[in-house]
Amino acid sequence: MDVSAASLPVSGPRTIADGGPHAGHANGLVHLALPKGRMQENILKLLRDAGINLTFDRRGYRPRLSLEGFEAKILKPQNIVEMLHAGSRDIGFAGADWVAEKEVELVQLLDTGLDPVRIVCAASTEFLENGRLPKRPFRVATEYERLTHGWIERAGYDARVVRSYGATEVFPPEDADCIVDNTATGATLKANGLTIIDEVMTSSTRLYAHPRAMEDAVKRRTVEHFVLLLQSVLDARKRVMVEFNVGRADLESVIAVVPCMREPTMAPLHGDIGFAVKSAVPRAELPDIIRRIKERGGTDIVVFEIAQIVA
Ligand SMILES: Nc1ncnc2c1ncn2[C@@H]1O[C@H](COP(=O)(O)OP(=O)(O)OP(=O)(O)O)[C@@H](O)[C@H]1O
Ligand SMILES: O=P(O)(O)OC[C@H]1O[C@H](OP(=O)(O)OP(=O)(O)O)[C@H](O)[C@@H]1O
Repeated sequence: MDVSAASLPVSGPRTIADGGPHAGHANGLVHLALPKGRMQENILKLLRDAGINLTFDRRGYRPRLSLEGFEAKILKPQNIVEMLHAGSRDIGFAGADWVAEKEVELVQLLDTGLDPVRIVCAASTEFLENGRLPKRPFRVATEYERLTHGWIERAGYDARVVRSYGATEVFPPEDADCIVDNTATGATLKANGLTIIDEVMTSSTRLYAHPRAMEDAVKRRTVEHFVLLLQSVLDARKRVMVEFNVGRADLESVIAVVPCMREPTMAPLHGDIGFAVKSAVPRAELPDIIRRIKERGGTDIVVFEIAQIVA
């Protein structure tokens, strides 16, 4: 995988001093930042599913990876973004929302798609005029100051930003008129009587690198292998392995309706009575695929989970 191709150029002012890569490190290890907080569980599971085990020290902040070539720390995602930008960490997991909010130039290595959220503007319907935000001045509470300023400017609102430090949904009506915040299930917005008016961006947990972290050939190979392992798990989660038997006469008709990654694998059954066919099919299409296999004469259908897929 060519990780340099997946760059995430971001223009505009930077808020954080740009240090050199690998500042304070000269041991050839890849300095990895793992997220603390709500992204942690899914990322640690992703690593485990990729066969990468973590051993925690007593404080739990400097786990050792079973995969060679890494030194790891657990940090809050917002700090990870800053450290990747400064170059004191080589690669790390963070939300795309905070990379955009901090307006830093990082290389996106992988979008895990995990913990997806939407950054939205929400208000109570009483505040709206004909279902829209008013033309007159109003206040927006948010943790995402820069994203919100950009959204206000693009939409041409006359709005002032009120910086929140969490619990943003409770600001209206007294302390703000609307909010810009992240939402996953929508439960917190609903509980606070807020309706989504606009979407500022979507976000998920992604793996980023300092722009120059890949210049060292050894580190680059280590990182590319790491990305390949994680990607193989993410790809495997989207598919299941379907195996079934089919008689010689029905073989071509069944194979025509079974999607596969390249060609399905076939093995002759004992006694020349037909074939066992195996194919990694998209998980979302499974119910339909089972129906089609049965309709066309397939029998003895077995479905397996797949741990990893490496092309
Ligand atoms: N359900 C969710 N709610 C909030 N943030 C989420 C959710 N799912 C993913 N995220 C992402 O998690 C990141 C913030 O992680 P963090 O652990 O700091 O969350 P937090 O709840 O704001 O933490 P804290 O309350 O300790 O400040 C952001 O990139 C955000 O988009
Ligand atoms: O759409 P939902 O599933 O309800 O999740 C989104 C909410 O969860 C987070 O809050 P958190 O609990 O982290 O508290 P915070 O506001 O202090 O960050 C986030 O800031 C939203 O408020």
